[in-house]
Amino acid sequence: MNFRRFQITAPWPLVWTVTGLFLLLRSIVAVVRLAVFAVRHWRAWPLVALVLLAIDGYRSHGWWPHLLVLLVAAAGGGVWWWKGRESFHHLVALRAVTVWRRLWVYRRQWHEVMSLCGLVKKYDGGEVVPRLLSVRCSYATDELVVRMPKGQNPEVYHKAARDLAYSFGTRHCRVFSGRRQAPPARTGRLAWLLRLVDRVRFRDRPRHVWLVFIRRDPLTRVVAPLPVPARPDFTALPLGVREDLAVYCLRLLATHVLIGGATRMGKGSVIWSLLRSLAAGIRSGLVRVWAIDPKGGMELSIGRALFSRYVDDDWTRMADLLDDAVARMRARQQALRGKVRVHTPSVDEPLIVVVIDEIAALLAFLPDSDIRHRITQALGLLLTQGAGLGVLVVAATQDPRKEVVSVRDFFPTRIALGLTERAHVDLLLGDGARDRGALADQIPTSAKGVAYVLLDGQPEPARVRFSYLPDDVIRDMAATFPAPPETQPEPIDVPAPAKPVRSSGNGRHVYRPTPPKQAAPLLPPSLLNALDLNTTNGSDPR
Ligand SMILES: Nc1ncnc2c1ncn2[C@@H]1O[C@H](COP(=O)(O)OP(=O)(O)OP(=O)(O)O)[C@@H](O)[C@H]1O
Repeated sequence: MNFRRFQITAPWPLVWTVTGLFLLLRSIVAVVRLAVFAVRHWRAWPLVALVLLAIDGYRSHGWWPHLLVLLVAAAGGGVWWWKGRESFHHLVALRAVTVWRRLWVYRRQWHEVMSLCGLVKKYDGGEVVPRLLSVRCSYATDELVVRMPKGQNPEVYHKAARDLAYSFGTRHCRVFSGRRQAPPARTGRLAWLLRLVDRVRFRDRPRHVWLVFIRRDPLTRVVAPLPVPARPDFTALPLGVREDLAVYCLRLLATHVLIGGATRMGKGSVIWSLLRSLAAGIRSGLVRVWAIDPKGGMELSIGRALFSRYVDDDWTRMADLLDDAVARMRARQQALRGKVRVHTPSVDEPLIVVVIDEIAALLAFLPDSDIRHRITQALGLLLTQGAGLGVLVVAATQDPRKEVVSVRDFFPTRIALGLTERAHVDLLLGDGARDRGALADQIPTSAKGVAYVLLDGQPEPARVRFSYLPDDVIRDMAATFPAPPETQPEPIDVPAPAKPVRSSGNGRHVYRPTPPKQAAPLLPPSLLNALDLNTTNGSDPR
C-alpha cells in the first residue's frame, strides 16, 4: 500500500496566520483589561507613583531622603491632627482604616464567607459570587456595597445577616435594599450639571444591596441632651443618635407618632427628646403642646410650663382636651378647605401636638365607658384627619396590640423601644419588620432609650438611641422655654369657635361645644350624642 497517496501538505501560512491573530486578540484583551483595572483603581495611582519615586530615590540617594520625607510627613500629620482633628480623621484616619479593612477583612475572606453563608449561586458548572463593589468605614460601621448575582434578592441577605456579621467578626449586620444617602443639595452656577451627574450616580440600583457591619456599638453609652434648635425644622427634629453615629432626626410633618416600649424602657426619653427639639417653637408660640398624663403626672408634670394645656387627674378633662383638639381641627378644616392641602404652622395657627403618655390607659383600661367612647372617637378623628391640618398626636404605649390600642393603625410613624414579646415588633413596625432586622424584643433592659425606627422611605429598620434628659435638665428647659398663654384663634368665616369648658353648676366641668351657626356641625352627631348622654345621666366623671 502506498501511504504517500494519503499525505496532505500542511497549510502552514494559514496556521501561522490564525495563531498570530489569536495571540493578537488575547494581547488586546489583556491590555484593555489592564486599562479597565487601572481606571477602576484610580485612587491607587498616587500610591503607585509614590512607590516608584521611592525606589528611584533609594537607587540614586540611599535611605536618607526617605527618612526626611517620613519626618516631614509625620510632623505635618501631627500639626494637621492638632489643628483640624475632624478633617484629619475624615481624610486620613478613616481612609486608612477603609483601605485596611477592605483588603484584610473583606476581600481576603470574601469568597469563603459568601460560600459558607450560602450566598454563592451555581450556574453552568461554575460559581457566581456576589461582587464586592466598595467599602466605606466610619468610626462605628463598615458599609459595603454588593452586587447580587442574578437569581437573588435582598431577602436572602436579610436571612443571612447574622451569619455574615459573625463571619466578618462583628455582632450586627444590617441589610438595606436601597441607597442610604440622598443626593447632596447642589447650589451655585454649576449646580444643574452636578444635579445631572447626581441623577446618574444616584440612580436606582435594584441589584445592589448595602451591608452595614456594626464594628463597635456606639449606642451603649447614654446620649446627652442635644442642643435645642433655634427654630424647629419639622422635617428633621434631632432626637438621638443612630448606630452609624449620625444624628437621628424625626420628621414630624403631617404624621402622628406611636411610641411602643415595655415598662421602664425609656418611652419618656422619646417624649422629652421630642419636646426639647420643639422647645424654641414652644416658646415662640409656633408649636402648642397639649399634654395628657394618665399616670397622674408622674412623667409629664415636671415640664408643666412647656404645655399650653395639661391634664393628669381627671378623665373628663382629658376627653374635653381631645374634643377641643377636634374642634380646632374642624375649624382649620373649614378655613383651609379649597386653599391648601397641608397646613403650615404659624404663630396664629400653630402646630398642635397632643402628647399622651400612656394611651392604653385612655383606650382600654378606663373604667367609665362613656368617657372612653368619647376619647376613642376624638382620637379616631384626630388620627384620621388631623395630620394634614397640623393637629398631631404623639402617644406612648406599653402594649401595641389592637385590643389595647384600637387606633394603632392610624399612626404612620412608629418607634419600637425594647419590647417584651417578639410578635409586638411586627405589630408596631409592620409585617416582616423583625425579619428585616428590628430585633426590638432582644434589646437588653439595660439599653434604655434604644429603639428601632423606620427611616424615611426605607423598609429596613435602623437602630437609634434617644437622648436622655435628667429631671433638672427638663426643669431648666421648662423654665427657659415656657409656652405663652393659650389664645383662642380668630374664627375665619367658620362655625363659631367652641367654648372649651362650661361649668354645670355642680362644680364639675362638662365640655359642650357651641352649636355652629352654619349647617356643618363642629363634631359629628355620634360624638354630640355621646356628650348629651354624659350631661344628662348626671354621672360624676371624677
Ligand atoms: N434614653 C435613655 N438613656 C439612658 N437611660 C434612660 C433613657 N431613657 C430612660 N432611661 C432610664 O430609664 C428609666 C425609665 O425611663 P422612662 O421613665 O422614660 O421609661 P418609661 O418607658 O416611660 O417607663 P414607664 O413604663 O414607667 O412609663 C429612667 O429613670 C432612666 O433612668
